[in-house]
Amino acid sequence: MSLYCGAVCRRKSFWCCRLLSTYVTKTRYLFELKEDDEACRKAQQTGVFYLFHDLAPLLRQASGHRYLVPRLSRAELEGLLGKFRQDSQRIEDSVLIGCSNQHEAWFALDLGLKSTSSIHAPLPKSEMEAELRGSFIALRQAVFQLNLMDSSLLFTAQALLRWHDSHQFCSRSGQPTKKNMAGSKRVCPSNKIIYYPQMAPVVITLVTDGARCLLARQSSFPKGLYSALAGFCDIGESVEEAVQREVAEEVGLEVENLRYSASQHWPFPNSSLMIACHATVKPGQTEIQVNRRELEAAAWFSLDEVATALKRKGFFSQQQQSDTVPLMLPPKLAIAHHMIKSWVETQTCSSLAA
Ligand SMILES: NC(=O)c1ccc[n+]([C@@H]2O[C@H](COP(=O)([O-])OP(=O)(O)OC[C@H]3O[C@@H](n4cnc5c(N)ncnc54)[C@H](O)[C@@H]3O)[C@@H](O)[C@H]2O)c1
Ligand SMILES: [Mg+2]
Repeated sequence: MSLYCGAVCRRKSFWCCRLLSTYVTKTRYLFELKEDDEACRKAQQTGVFYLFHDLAPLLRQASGHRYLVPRLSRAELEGLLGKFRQDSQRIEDSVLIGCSNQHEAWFALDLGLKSTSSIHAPLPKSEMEAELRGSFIALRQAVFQLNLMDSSLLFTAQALLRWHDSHQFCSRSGQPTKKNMAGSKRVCPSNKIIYYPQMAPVVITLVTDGARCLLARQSSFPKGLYSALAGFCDIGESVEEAVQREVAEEVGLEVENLRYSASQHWPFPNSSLMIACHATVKPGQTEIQVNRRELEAAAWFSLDEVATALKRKGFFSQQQQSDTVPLMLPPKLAIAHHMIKSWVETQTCSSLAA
């Protein structure tokens, strides 16, 4: 082992080197499971399984309105399948979603999919819930009662399960495609075309004019909720072009000084890769022209308004009780929240420094 961690870290730290090497070995292990069906089948013997029913994860109510995410061992899963007179072969329908630092592989398995192409009938939901002492709850509904790690894992699992469910056939031959053991691809046996799970790239841009930031809402948003401008990238576009087009399309402004800040996988309604950018308007060009086919409203908000909204808690309970709704911002789970928070922090620091 080298004394230094190399490009990532120049500190002489034993712990730092250990962390890097754990990450690298874990990554290589997952790569092997994706490439080698036999290795993955072996990992299923000692792995743990997250269960879904028609894309809703199995959850268990914990204290304080929180949900826990139960995992089943191979033996527990075989026991469950046996009770419903299912062959343990069905375990091979599962998809690989990660592993622990000790290389315990994590899989997700949906036993309630209703697709006509499936050779397996969905298992009865309420009987499974009784057996498992939990409930299958729509992810959108449960997401605010999960911790961040669990929600991120379930987002990945649901996205992958959904992709497999909706890509059962080859678009060239019309023949059923076959999943590899890990679920990292599907292959058409007749023409060998390989299909890989996909995400749609989406740009999300926080536009500012120096003192204010531009937020917008769609009619489908909960009352009072405003977010940054988002839009799917068109085919052939760069991220920069997509940001400029989306801002022009939605609010009629031209932006400059584009800066990438972060990204996030977003599962709703399908898998998107959210690419977060910050941009400023061209000097003196701040007049918004809302495109009503895309947005219900868009407006400039001051630092005070946004900072106050960020501090607001209990978003969902408040909005149902009140008719006049104050400005609400996206929840912590959404990348839009972090972009807005980062803008507030930068503005606050620069106004203190001035
Ligand atoms: N995580 C976050 O913080 C956050 C915040 C805002 C929006 N989002 C997500 O960003 C996504 C895009 O935002 P938007 O709705 O404003 O996009 P948008 O402005 O591009 O408008 C959506 C429309 O674009 C078209 N479209 C083009 N390509 C599409 C594709 N690949 N999939 C679906 N529709 C496509 C459709 O006509 C659709 O009605 C949404 O799915 C939303 O959930 C996430
Ligand atoms: Mg949009």
